[in-house]
Amino acid sequence: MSDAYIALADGRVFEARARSPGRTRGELVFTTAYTGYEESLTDPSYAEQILTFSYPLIGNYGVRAERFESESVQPRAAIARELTDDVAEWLADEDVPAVDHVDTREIVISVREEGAMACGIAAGPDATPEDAVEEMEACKPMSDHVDIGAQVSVSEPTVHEGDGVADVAMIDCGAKGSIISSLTERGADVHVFPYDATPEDVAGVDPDVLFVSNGPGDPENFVAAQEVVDAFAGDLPMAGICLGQQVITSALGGSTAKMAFGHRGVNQPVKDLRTDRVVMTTQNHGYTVDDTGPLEVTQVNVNDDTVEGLDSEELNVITRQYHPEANPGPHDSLGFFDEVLELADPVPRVAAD
Ligand SMILES: NC(=O)CC[C@H](N)C(=O)O
Repeated sequence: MSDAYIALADGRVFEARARSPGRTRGELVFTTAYTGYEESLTDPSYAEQILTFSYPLIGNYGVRAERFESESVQPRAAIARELTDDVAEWLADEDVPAVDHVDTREIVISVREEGAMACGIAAGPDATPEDAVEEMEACKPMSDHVDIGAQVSVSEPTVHEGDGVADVAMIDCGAKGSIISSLTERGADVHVFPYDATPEDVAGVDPDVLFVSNGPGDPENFVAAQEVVDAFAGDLPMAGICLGQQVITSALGGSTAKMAFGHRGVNQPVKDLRTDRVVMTTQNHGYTVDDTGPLEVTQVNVNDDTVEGLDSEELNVITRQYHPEANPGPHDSLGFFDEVLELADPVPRVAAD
């Protein structure tokens, strides 16, 4: 007998098995990543979403905190064909509902055909289909989560020390831990600021580069981050990943749009227009840049031609829509972080003898 129900905005209700009990709602999305469930489940960009794994077995190599990208589980719920006990127990400990024994192929096809949609889940001994529908009906569109940054950002400025190679001011819109560590490992000191930091806060650390992180929800709701970008445009080199690319572009006069179902996975092909080289990338986004403003497109998605990389030599800006830090996924694009630090210090350093 089923003890869990998944209600979709298209009117369908799926029966499933409860692995972590509870009721919740969120925007239904899917990832095609076949490894990296710990990283995905702790990626703050999944806040307010229900994450469906298209890969059928999730949890086969356990749960280890050193692979987490943040301190807590970020999606509101997880759906898989089969969850191992390790993952189910982790999600139950974190009070995040999880269900399995459902045809995830059918759920993924619904999202591909109709787009990311409202979803409700009710899981546990007393759950009913009506509970799931009630949750789904109470689900707000993503763009209505106007203060979503508050859920995922640091509340106080924090410093992650590298080797003093450069001072990076990072606006934390929900940063993955490995974006910060990719910079500190290269010697940068990373000054992490809350999502609503002011230009004065940022100026206080006299940074060499401004970095806008990834993050959940609609980039147009990150108004304070856009104001910081606007304040330093042309005066300070800038870089951004995912939501960071979107925020920087909007602030500089471009715009973003919601995609039908987005890109989430670890094998999205991206072509560099300057070298004609294609790399496999990790992605997790539902919005895209549709007007690049003053920025030049340097990289595109091979599947659908959406913007994957932007830059401006004049403004000293370089951004990526995908996740060069990987975790999960391929390491092909880690060189992005070297490029960011070159922006911070364009003069080649001469080794001291
Ligand atoms: N990973 C991200 O930074 C996601 C950016 C934004 N929330 C989107 O869905 O497009």
